[in-house]
Amino acid sequence: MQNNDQADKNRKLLRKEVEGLLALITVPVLVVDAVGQVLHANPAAENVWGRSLVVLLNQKLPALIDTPKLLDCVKRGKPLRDCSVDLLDQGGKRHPYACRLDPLIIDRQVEGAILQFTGQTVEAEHEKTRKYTTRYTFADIRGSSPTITGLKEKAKKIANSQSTVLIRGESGTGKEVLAQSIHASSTRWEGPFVAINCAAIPEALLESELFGYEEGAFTGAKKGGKPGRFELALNGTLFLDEIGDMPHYLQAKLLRVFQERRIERVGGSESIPVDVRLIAATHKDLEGMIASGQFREDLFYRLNVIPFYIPPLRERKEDLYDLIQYYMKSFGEKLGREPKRFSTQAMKCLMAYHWPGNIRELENSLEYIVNLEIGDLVTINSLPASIREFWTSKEAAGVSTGSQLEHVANQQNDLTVSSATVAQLGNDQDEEQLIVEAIQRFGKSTEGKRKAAESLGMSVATLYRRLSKYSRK
Ligand SMILES: Nc1ncnc2c1ncn2[C@@H]1O[C@H](COP(=O)(O)OP(=O)(O)OP(=O)(O)O)[C@@H](O)[C@H]1O
Repeated sequence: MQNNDQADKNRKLLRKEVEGLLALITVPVLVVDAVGQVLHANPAAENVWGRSLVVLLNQKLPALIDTPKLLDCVKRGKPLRDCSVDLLDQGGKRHPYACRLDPLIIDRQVEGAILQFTGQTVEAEHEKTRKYTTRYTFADIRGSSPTITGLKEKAKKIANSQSTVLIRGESGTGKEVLAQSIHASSTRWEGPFVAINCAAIPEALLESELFGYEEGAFTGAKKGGKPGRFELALNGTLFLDEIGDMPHYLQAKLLRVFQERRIERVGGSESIPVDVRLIAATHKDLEGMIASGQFREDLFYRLNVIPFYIPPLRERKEDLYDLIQYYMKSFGEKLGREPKRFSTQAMKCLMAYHWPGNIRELENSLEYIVNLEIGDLVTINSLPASIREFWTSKEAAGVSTGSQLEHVANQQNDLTVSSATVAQLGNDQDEEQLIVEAIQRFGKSTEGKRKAAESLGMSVATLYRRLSKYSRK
């Protein structure tokens, strides 16, 4: 009797020791018996599975890990190193980990195993959460033109909707900034924001990048397979950039995802539900692509539920002042430089320039200027070569950028980027004056208007829109 008591006491002591040791280990550990039933679990395992110890102790491996071969290895007493497994959380979501299996063998009999979940996949998980967060919110969208103000208002209103958004605009106009801002102010903000650039990924890889693949799906496929961007974006937002570059056969597959809200990994048969909000973007003329059979019309309508168009910078020059001021300040702070003033001519040049690379080009130009200009006055010579050359060619062609600007500039002598100049230059009246002067200079013919639009750095369509607006006044 006394022997039994002592044995019982020893078992309890041993159990306490094991629990104490397991609690010291920061990675998830499970001890299972020969049929895969959990005997011990540490606090890290409770965290990962989101279940208490009591619940974990009643579980069998298949309920916790979606990798059947693991149970097989436990039963056969087969040790494993860095075996890719998918842990299943309570919501059925899969988390990839690397598993180490140490069998417990007593008298040549398999009694169970110690399973430890670590390795580079854990690191990759952390990396993933770091990588899939947003950098921008609506506050980062600078500009006070009616277009930008209206666009921000509309985007705030629809942020919480689950409907698909299609953002169109030239490269560098801020499509991704807008997409991230929508995600950041939606109810999904704590979920991942996963971006994929359909033009940047070789066509052969795009499908597996989007939908993931199973082990053995193709030569070179990773052991254990790989989740695609759809799975990585679960409960968050998937940003499909350059959607116009998506090959036709993938457009069909994407359409099926819209209909079924489920995906299948390449080489897999399991249908995985995907709760993901989609935001797509492109600079391409999708309507033209539909007409020429390059883009599916049915997909276009699925994508274009909430449409946005961000006009190029040359069509909203009133935003230039805000943006120049903003970047001047932010690069100044980063590089420890005082804000600089712009000479009249330099400012006129920035205003007249057509900014083919839009805000990205403006941002890079300001970084260049703040880096290279030692004095506090930015002149034509301090501007990047492409902008300087544009100015030189305009001057050589004898094209003025408008006497209104000259007038203001002469009054002020040198222009400082300030809200006062914004007020003086950035209104409709000034723009109208500039347009009238350009038409007088180049004539009212179609060709004259084309030249006028070019000299003002705006599209012909915008010039016509403005002319009809002013004629209605
Ligand atoms: N309204 C804005 N205010 C401040 N910065 C902006 C604004 N819009 C864009 N930017 C800046 O311009 C750069 C380009 O923006 P973004 O990458 O969103 O453009 P995009 O239209 O997605 O370009 P692409 O089509 O080439 O991918 C970014 O560095 C971003 O910070």
